[in-house]
Amino acid sequence: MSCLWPEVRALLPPRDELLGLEFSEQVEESVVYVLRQASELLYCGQDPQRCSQLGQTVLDLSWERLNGRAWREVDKEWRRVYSLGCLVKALCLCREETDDSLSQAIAACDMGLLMGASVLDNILLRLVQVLEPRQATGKRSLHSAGHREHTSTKRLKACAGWVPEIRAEVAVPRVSRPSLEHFRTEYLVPQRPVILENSIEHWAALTERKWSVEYIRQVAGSRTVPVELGSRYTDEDWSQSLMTVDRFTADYILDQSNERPIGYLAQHQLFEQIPELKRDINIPDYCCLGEGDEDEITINAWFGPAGTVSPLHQDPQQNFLAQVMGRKYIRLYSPGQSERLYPHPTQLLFNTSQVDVENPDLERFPEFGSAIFQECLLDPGEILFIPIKYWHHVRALDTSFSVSFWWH
Ligand SMILES: O=C(O)CCC(=O)C(=O)O
Ligand SMILES: [Fe+2]
Repeated sequence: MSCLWPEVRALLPPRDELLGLEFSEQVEESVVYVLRQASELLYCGQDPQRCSQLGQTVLDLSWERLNGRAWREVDKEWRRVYSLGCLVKALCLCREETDDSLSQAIAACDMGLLMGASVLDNILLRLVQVLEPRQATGKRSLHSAGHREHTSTKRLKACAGWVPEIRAEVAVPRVSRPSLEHFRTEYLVPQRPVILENSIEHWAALTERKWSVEYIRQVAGSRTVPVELGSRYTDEDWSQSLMTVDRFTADYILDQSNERPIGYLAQHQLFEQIPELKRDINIPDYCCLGEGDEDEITINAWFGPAGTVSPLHQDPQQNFLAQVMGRKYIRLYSPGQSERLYPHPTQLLFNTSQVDVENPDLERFPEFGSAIFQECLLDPGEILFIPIKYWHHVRALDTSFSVSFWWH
């Protein structure tokens, strides 16, 4: 545990004037003043308690700004302030050097990574990389880990539920490792969905570092992530929460006692937050057929128990949905069917259908019954190509981990 501070200190600029605490007039002078005072104390190492209080004040004030309005209207400068507040808090905790303070410091960094803007060359990410290895040692005994996994597998088998039959006439076509040209002319240009078989079997996630609930816990257990609670994001009682991966897997994946709502770590850029996991996956080669650069590809993680549902919706980019763990049932409708799918009339949800695909109310939505669709079961090791604006409804049949690549 010793020697942490010098290592952490080395991540910071040599002097506090180099922290770049200048902001546009959006940010009130009083907040900047508190932040400057906190960083002075941080650099001289005096009065850590006061430093920590000042950091908390910065966090409280900026948190209000971040949450008081729609996310896209939040000024980037306030997100920088928030990240710097998280940095001060995490650094003060690092001084304490207990196991508990280390996990709190990691949580503070994650809050900045999730809600703030990147500051000081992504210092929050670099700080976690220093803290994580110190914390993990000795914490998770393999014995207890193995036991949990065992229990969970048994439970999953016991409650393995509905598996739809896919009729051949509506099945999404499948093709094994098509050439780039074949994929381009047969599927990308005509915008036809297809399942790509044997295209990701080389991923470390499917081979040497084979992903399981336990593996994800080992790599990411102490990290804070956003979790959707409630079966569908269109439901009234749906909400979002932040929790560690340990808590999420324990309460929402391994414990299936039905006392809680379904939890889904959905549409989260986990690989930006935890680069170690990124080593286990690869961007599909076919993405090079797009016009965008590789760094414009949005990679999202979708991790949850059996029974998560993403209700019928469309996205504005091409998508490769890669299945790593468990199976998913997916229903697809082409953009040409939109009129029969009754998109929500509101601006916020206009890309989402009002129809519950698995239990449609045909009195309210009569045309839905005649909408043409395709469907599939996506198995681990397979990628589904979902063309731009293609409507998709997704249900996990098992504990599932998917990785989506949005590209253009
Ligand atoms: O897997 C899911 O639950 C939804 C995936 C999805 O909507 C997407 O990748 O765009
Ligand atoms: Fe989607």
